[in-house]
Amino acid sequence: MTAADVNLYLVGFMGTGKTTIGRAVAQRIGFTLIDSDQEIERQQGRPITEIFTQDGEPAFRALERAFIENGHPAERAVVSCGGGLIVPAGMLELLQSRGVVICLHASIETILARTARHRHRPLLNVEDPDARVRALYAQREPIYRRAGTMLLTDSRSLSEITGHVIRTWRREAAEFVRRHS
Ligand SMILES: Nc1ncnc2c1ncn2[C@@H]1O[C@H](COP(=O)(O)OP(=O)(O)O)[C@@H](O)[C@H]1O
Ligand SMILES: O=C(O)C1=C[C@@H](OP(=O)(O)O)[C@@H](O)[C@H](O)C1
Ligand SMILES: [Mg+2]
Repeated sequence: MTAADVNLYLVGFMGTGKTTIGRAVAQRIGFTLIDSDQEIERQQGRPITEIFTQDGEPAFRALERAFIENGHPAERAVVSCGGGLIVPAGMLELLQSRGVVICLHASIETILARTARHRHRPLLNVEDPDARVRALYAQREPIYRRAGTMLLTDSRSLSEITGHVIRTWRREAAEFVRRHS
């Protein structure tokens, strides 16, 4: 594999911009964009909210694991991961064995603002979504902190973040190929 073909995995908390930035990055570098949530919804023929209510969160995590293990291309793909995808043990290591992992970051205030109007995230469809975001953020922070290069997205434009992600991917893809050759 050459560095120009190495997959990019975007991870991070809900609302950090993985879906939005992934689309822009894929377009700029000519890769296929795959959003894990959209792919799981397509396979299942039902929205994430329904998967959570009908089958529960553990069933959704199993679908995410199957998607990463054998449900996406091994090369030339930008994969925008759902925010909780790297939380179960072993998932981060799996991503790191398949390509470059970049973690998008944002402050709690930014996340609250970016997720407030949406209803497609089942974990936030609760009476007090702010408290839920704060609790999940605290719980998951150590996991995101060790999930590869972290890029701050607060008050940065989409094009600035996209450029930064692409530069980081180029550098780390070259290292990835060296390590795996
Ligand atoms: N850098 C940014 N500046 C302003 N708005 C952003 C930025 N990144 C994402 N958004 C907005 O925040 C919301 C959540 O973004 P999304 O890409 O769905 O995040 P994620 O996939 O990480 O949950 C969307 O409405 C998106 O347009
Ligand atoms: O953090 C999470 O556990 C989740 C994040 C969501 O994706 P985004 O991070 O793209 O919103 C989606 O996978 C699901 O609602 C669960
Ligand atoms: Mg998303």
